[in-house]
Amino acid sequence: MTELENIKEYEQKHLNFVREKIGKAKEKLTKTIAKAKAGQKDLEKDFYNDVRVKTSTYEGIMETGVSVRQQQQMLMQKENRWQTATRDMETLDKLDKNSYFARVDVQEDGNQTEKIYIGLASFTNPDHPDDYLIYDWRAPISSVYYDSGIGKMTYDAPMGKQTVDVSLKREIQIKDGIVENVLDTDEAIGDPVLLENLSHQSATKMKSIVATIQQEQNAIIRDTSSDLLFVQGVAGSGKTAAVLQRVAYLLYRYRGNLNPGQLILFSPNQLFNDYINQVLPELGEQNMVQMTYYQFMSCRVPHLQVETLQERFEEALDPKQQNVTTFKSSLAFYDLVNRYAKTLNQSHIQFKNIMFKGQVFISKEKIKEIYYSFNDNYTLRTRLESTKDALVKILNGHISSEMKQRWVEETIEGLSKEQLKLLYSKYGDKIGDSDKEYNFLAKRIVKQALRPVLIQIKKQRFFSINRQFAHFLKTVPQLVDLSKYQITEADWQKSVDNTIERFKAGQISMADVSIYLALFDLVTGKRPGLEMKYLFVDEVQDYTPFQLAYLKWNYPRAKFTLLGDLNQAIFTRQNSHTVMDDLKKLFDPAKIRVIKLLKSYRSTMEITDFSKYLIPDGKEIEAFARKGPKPVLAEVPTEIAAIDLVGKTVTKNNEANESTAIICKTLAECREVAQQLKAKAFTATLIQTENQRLVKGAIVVPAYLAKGLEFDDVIMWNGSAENYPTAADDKLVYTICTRAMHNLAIVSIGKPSPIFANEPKDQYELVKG
Ligand SMILES: Nc1ncnc2c1ncn2[C@@H]1O[C@H](COP(=O)(O)OP(=O)(O)OP(=O)(O)O)[C@@H](O)[C@H]1O
Repeated sequence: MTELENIKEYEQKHLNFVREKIGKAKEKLTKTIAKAKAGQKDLEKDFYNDVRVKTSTYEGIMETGVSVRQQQQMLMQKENRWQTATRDMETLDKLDKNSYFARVDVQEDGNQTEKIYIGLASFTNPDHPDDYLIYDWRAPISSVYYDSGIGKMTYDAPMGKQTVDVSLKREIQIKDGIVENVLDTDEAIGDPVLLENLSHQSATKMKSIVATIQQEQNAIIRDTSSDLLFVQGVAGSGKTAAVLQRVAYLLYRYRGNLNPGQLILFSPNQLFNDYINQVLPELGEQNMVQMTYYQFMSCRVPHLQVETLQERFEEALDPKQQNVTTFKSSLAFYDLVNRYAKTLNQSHIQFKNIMFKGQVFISKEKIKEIYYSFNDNYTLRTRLESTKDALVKILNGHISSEMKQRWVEETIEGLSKEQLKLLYSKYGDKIGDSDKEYNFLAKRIVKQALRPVLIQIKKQRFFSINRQFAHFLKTVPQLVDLSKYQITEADWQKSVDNTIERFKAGQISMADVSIYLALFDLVTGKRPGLEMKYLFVDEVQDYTPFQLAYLKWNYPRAKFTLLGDLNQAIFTRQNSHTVMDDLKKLFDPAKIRVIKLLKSYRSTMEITDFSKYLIPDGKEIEAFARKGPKPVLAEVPTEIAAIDLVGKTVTKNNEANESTAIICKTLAECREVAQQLKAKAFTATLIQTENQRLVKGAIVVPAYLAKGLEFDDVIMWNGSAENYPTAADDKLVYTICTRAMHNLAIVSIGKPSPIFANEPKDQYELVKG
């Protein structure tokens, strides 16, 4: 027997032993589940018998209530027991199939060497509960596996830093109870296993990377001390993969004190949410709150249509209006909103009349007078609250005068017998005095009729955020020196007109909606969400500083993890390093940690090396040594030839069961391509909106929706000089090309874009058709 066979045999024996114990634990658990279930059934059956129902006296009612509660609690406890046991069973099933993926041998302070097996969850020997047969990958000791080679190393344990001597690191691949492969390594995580993992075909769902987490990714996953963890990683470096592992890690580390509802992930689009939603369940955790910034905004302004991803991406602003948008998206502008809001304490609050039956009930002038009648030291919040109180008083004062109005009398006369009966039901049966009776009815009718007014007051509908927002925008030139931002007063005025125009059509731009809501929150004194403990933003390069500041304001107690790649800034087109300066203003600089990921795991070496030359800062990108064919740049004379080429590639890939994305610049282009492919009987699904599902086979998708996703094969549609004329689109081209895992082809109708001009000739295969 070779040494490898010896090792395999040893590991198989150990695995058999562990699985036998897992089997034993499963048996025990099956009994517990059956018992818990039976107990629950009995309890349900006896529920009403056991509850002592006494309702004749107050004490009796109280006693009944307490008794019901006790029974409910017992039922819940049993149910919990049953639920926990069922969940434990799911874990055991998982461990039974794939018990662990690694082993490290460690020695601590001259103690005996311990064999640590690492898997998806911890498991102790049912016969010796102190004996850990499997350690959860998130346990402190497991860090050793991800962080170091052989020799002395330290890791963070609950009681402080621990030093151990690592004498063996072994990767173990198990399939359905059989040890398929073992690999001893002195690296952090050996390349062969990673290589094997990365050469798989893509799927419509992302997978967990638990067995091959890299050292720098482990640092991201286990960071607990930073208020802001800023991960700047190149395309395909595993930012998303690492952050999902981080979520699972945090839920484990703070179990009991942290639940999935206290973590929120902002993702680039809905398609992406769909793509990643299997990872946490695969790791045995529940998903956290997941949304896009668009959803976060639009659910708060149901009466307005927020600019969509497509509109935002395809909007072609002239440079002057671009300056305005940049200014509106800056931290300086965020400060300006705050400064402006403070001035509202003295003047210029915008109110609407409170209306009743088409008439002014309380005039806006009157409301304004009340609002400014309070002390100078009132905050905007208390000012508005006190105004509301005063308005309710006015409303109540109106009831008796309103009761004498003609319409009330008419209403009463017009009431049917049933309606009268219904109204009287609250009055009791001692009716006799007709004046009293009339007054009672009149009061009820008036109160009912005035309810909408009460709601207007309670929901502060008399405050006109629309007018306030417009007023703010108009006031901006008086609050700042616009020339500092290369904006003239005329440019500014044009943008204000534009915003108001949009408003009239029920629309609002992405830049405006955050300003609008920030102002609304400041005036109404909305309280931020204090319960959120962790916030993650993927593709942070597409967020503006204003948006980040607003997120920070919304979740002041949350620790932030921001993941991004400035080279993929296709919306904000940021290329400076001002992002960091802005972040330093939002977070305590001492609590900011920056981690750079330079190695790209998604694509083959050939694709990564090709992508490096598309962007100015590409040199620092490191390719992972996985071989594949060179990217193809196909120059064809006509659109017909291009469609033909794409169609044939799609057919070939479909036959090989590979996923293909034909990525276009705009949605219009996608529609055209999909239609032409269909006309020629090639099959490809058009992805038009982020609400669609990712499907197997070929898809046609606009670049802004392909963000964060990956495919076996990518065909970039029409990378011609005509379609991508200048370097301004380099980030977009980079984003498109880096979606490919195994094959990349660029089809260009006519001369290729100058963005490919820096590409060394031996990096790709040029095909002329
Ligand atoms: N340690 C790892 N082990 C195995 N696979 C990995 C590892 N790190 C990353 N990958 C794989 O590399 C691919 C890219 O990862 P991911 O999508 O997280 O990168 P990203 O940095 O978010 O990329 P982008 O910014 O381009 O969207 C995924 O298929 C992921 O599973």
